[in-house]
Amino acid sequence: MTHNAIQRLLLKRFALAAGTYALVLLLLWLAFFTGHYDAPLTSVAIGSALVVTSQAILFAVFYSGCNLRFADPSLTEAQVLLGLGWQTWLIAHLDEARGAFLVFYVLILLFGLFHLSRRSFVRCALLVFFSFSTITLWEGYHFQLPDPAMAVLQVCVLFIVLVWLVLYARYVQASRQRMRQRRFALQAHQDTLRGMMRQLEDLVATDELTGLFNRRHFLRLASRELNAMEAGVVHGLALIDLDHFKRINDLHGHAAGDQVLQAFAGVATACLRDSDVLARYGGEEFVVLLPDCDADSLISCCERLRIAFTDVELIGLNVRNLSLSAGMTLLELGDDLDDALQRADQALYRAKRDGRNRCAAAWENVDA
Ligand SMILES: Nc1nc2c(ncn2[C@@H]2O[C@H](COP(=O)(O)OP(=O)(O)OP(=O)(O)O)[C@@H](O)[C@H]2O)c(=O)[nH]1
Repeated sequence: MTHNAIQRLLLKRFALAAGTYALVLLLLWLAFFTGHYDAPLTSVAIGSALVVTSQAILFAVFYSGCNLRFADPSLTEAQVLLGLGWQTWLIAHLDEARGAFLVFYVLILLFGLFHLSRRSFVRCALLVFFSFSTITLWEGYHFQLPDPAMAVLQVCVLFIVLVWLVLYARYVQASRQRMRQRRFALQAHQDTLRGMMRQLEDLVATDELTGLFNRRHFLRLASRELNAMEAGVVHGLALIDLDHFKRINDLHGHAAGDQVLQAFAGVATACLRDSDVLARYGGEEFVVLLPDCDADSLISCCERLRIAFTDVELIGLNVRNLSLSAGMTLLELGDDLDDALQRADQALYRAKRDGRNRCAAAWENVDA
């Protein structure tokens, strides 16, 4: 969840608490006008004003984002303690109507059921019990209790309700903990799966021997490049075939042939830009797509590659006269990839036919 979403949620939660305060204040005034609240009008008015002020301060804290500076940005414990304080003040001034208002202690504790730690919850429950018991004892000591037996009953009921709430809170928090652990485990599984998917995608797209893209992945990438092509932009495409590769295999063995293929991959990768797409097209044939490239750049790139390959020295192998032939073509907006590959293939055929170790361009229509 984002910061803003959490903050919105906290503000909604605060609004719920503030609404409850408004209703309790209404009940307070009702108790006052029906003669159940034992305090002068000014005291009730000042008390109500203080409650409203405390809520206004809390609203300012949430609205300004100051709450985010605290370890618990929901400020649950502070809000619960404040609520318990006001509730005790209210209870202390009520006569036999006190019993009906006891329910608000439960309401305040329920507010902290999900967010308070086990310890804080027990602390708050103890505070409720001792606050109410102290008021009852104090009034009993000063013979101010209208019905002492009822007061004892209220203390007992409150005790039982509080014990139940503490046990229930433990149960709820243990369940939440379990759920949180499950969520973490699920997230870890998802990360592993995502990693495996990436590995699989790499495997599917890569040629095992050379580490280059394979033909299928090249065709996908090239089609994407072609579709995203803008007017006026030209891409270069070249099919590259290693010369007399069969002879290398025959004279030096298949492993040596593999080493030559890997050497070509290394040399070609070093000669190309990061944005160029090089792939093994099949056997000893490779393909390269040079985005945003004119005829001159394509020729000089293929020539650079050809010369670099002739200079390759293979460790532990005495393979001489390495060379390659390339067929080049240019891709323009609206061009078809298969057609372009065919043009490059025809140019490659010409390069082979004309003696190999050379680059031929499809646009040089010498056969025409
Ligand atoms: N070592 C090795 N050889 C391969 C691999 N893939 C294909 N080849 C061999 O590459 C050779 C290609 O031979 P040809 O198609 O006759 O081509 P070439 O000998 O290079 O002749 P030109 O292309 O005309 O210059 C075949 O002998 C294949 O067996 C590979 O992965 N490793």
